[in-house]
Amino acid sequence: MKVVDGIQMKMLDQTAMEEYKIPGIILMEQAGMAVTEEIMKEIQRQENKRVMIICGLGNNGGDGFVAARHLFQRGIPVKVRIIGDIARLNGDAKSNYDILKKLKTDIKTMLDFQDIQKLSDELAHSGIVVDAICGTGLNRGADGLWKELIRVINQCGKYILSIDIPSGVSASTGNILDTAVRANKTVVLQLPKVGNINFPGADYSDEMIVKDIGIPKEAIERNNLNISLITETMIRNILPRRKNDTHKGNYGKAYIVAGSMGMTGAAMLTCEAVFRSGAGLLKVAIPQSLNSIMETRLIEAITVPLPELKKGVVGISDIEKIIKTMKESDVIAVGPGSGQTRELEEVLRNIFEEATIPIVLDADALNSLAHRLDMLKLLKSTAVLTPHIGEMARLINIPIEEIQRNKIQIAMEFAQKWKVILILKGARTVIASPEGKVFINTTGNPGMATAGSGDVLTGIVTGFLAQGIQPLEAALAAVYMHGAAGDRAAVRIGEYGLMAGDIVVELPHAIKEIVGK
Ligand SMILES: NC(=O)C1=CN([C@@H]2O[C@H](COP(=O)(O)OP(=O)(O)OC[C@H]3O[C@@H](n4cnc5c(N)ncnc54)[C@H](OP(=O)(O)O)[C@@H]3O)[C@@H](O)[C@H]2O)[C@H](O)CC1
Ligand SMILES: [K+]
Repeated sequence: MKVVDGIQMKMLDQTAMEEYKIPGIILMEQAGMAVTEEIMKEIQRQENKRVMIICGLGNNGGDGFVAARHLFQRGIPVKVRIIGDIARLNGDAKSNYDILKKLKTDIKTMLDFQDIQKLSDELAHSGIVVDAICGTGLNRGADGLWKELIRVINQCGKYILSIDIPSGVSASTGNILDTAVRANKTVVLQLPKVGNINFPGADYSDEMIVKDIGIPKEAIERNNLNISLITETMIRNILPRRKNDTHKGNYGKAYIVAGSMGMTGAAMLTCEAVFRSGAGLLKVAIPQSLNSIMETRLIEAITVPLPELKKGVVGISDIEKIIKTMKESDVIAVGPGSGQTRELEEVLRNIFEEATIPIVLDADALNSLAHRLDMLKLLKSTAVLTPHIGEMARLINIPIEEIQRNKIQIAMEFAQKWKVILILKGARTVIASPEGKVFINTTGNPGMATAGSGDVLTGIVTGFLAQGIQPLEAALAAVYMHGAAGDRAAVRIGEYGLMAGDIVVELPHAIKEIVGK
């Protein structure tokens, strides 16, 4: 499903109106009717059937006027309160305001704090409050009156339904501009906005329903909307059912360069996840000194102990052995628990220069690349980088807060610039491709914010790549399945005690649910 930012939505609106000659007032009518439908559903559940619609001066407010008219026609007791001077109303919103005035509905403006206080008293007698204050046109922080209005709405204790997006949430990023309405439900018009999906905005509505308002499907398809949600259907198409006449060789040979003194846990989790995501064979390059530990724990994997004894980390003289084994593999992953050393940088350089197979770079491999991003220019094959926000901040030397504020744009630009697939991990992981496509994942839960969770994801990406799944699709499927497995684990044991190992345990079950066997 496509996701849009505020600008793309406006573009779509324009296309519908200018190219397909659909008058804006028709779109607004459809929007208002879609909202009315959802209000009517809630009215069935409410004792108090009175509806209070709070409108801004833009088209979001216009949607509210249309909904008020339809409710009024159905004999529903409805009041409309407008924040701001109605002299500023124009276009379709003004037309719908004028109609409402003719219908002698209860419609008043709110211009000062007294009016807001009056609204607060009236809300005590309402059943449903409709937030039609602002939608994709939010363009600045809330001033005092807006702040007070939103506070009054949020503390009224009534059922709150927002139109398109809770007012105060930026449609393009999901950031909160000072304050925002906390809705029970949001009726999203035509396509989800980034602000409906991304945190913190996604937290400002308990549920959302996307309603068609008549923008032609072909207009949506034709527009190069580059942001999409990862859907189960997408993953079902990526992870085919297995054919019967196959053997382990068909499921690929993964190769992991990982582990250093005290970090064997990370390597273990990655290796288990490689097998649990279906890879046929796995070799693990580890410092000789860790071999005995790993061999006992990882019976299915073949360990390739590297002679280098120095400090128990992968070293330069291991390179020959690493490259040789890499050439017999279908995918190579570097990073989980490798330890951040200069040697690792040399290892990476050689891998980049020699690899013709996909490369997964995680954790310490990413840290080695920080301030040396130019090394990515040596790549001859596709690399999948899996930083969390902190690793990304180090990688591109930008503060974490700035990345959080604009992660889609930053991920997209990085992937395009360095021609890599970027998995920017976090609540709502973002995947960006060298072609400028961006995907947002909505599986997963806060219980997965635990040590080793990223190592498991690295293993899943590596496991899917080993099986010959195209790199971008392997990244999408891995992120989706990682979250789905984490969600199964959270259902079984809750979020507090969830450990990375639980994600690995649930992974095959989550895949079986999608693939069917
Ligand atoms: N295809 C569709 O999805 C359609 C959506 N529709 C609805 O239209 C809105 C977008 O309408 P727009 O007029 O662009 O803007 P909004 O109504 O969202 O809000 C803009 C008004 O809000 C004022 N504003 C913005 N930020 C603030 C603030 N912090 N404090 C006070 N006022 C603010 C802004 O004021 P200006 O001073 O900037 O003019 C505007 O008055 C979309 O979300 C849908 O709900 C169409 O109905 C149909 C097609
Ligand atoms: K709104």
